[in-house]
Amino acid sequence: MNYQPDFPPVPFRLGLYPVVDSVEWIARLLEAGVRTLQLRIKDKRDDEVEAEVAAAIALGRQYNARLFINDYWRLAIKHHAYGVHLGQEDLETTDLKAIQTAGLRLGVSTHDDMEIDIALAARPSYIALGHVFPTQTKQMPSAPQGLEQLARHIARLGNYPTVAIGGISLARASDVLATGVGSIAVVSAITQAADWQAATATLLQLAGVGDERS
Ligand SMILES: Cc1ncc(COP(=O)(O)OP(=O)(O)O)c(N)n1
Ligand SMILES: Cc1nc(C(=O)O)sc1CCOP(=O)(O)O
Ligand SMILES: [Mg+2]
Repeated sequence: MNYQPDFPPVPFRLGLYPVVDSVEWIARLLEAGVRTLQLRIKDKRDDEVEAEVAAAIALGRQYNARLFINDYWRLAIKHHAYGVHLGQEDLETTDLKAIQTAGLRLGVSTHDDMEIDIALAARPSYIALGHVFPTQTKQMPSAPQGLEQLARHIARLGNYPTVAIGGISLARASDVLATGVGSIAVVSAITQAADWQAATATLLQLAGVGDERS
């Protein structure tokens, strides 16, 4: 697969990619050395989240980090985020051209071959592959892909930047990275850890902070 996105490129290795629901978590993780991360706040109106989104984007910029905004693409454009992450359903209702024109990166969720076809048609900056293992964080209509399926998708996608997500714990991170995926996205492995700083440090050692250049 030749990587020629219609959106600004990202490095193949985005490294450790925590997905969190508050600006407090964004601040903590940036201070801990994380350089790829996502603000994922669910089911609120734009006006309810705008201040938090804007603050997270400003922090991301201050640390020269790659901060993706989940769902709130209009706010991401308005406040000049590094990127936006969208699900398959979002693709139908989002003005992708507006994201592209504003120069924001785009990440798209996928869960099987058909969704990868749909995502590739949008030529995003990266493709997320989920959910690898069972997850308690989000109700999933599909079954976990497992490592074998994940490795098959990675092989298919060649040099396209990829992110694995779903049930990735400290114990499983090495096996996931061994598939050749460029990044591991985690929620509970950090936010539910007894010691989130130790968990983040271990995951950073395993996955890295991501490459500087695409
Ligand atoms: C890195 C990454 N991968 C997948 C998702 C899931 O996004 P989406 O399908 O839009 O679902 P919600 O997160 O909005 O519930 C993600 N957020 N990040
Ligand atoms: C937000 C999200 N999206 C997924 C997908 O497969 O698209 S899995 C997921 C939750 C990931 O949380 P945890 O690391 O705690 O399992
Ligand atoms: Mg979403």
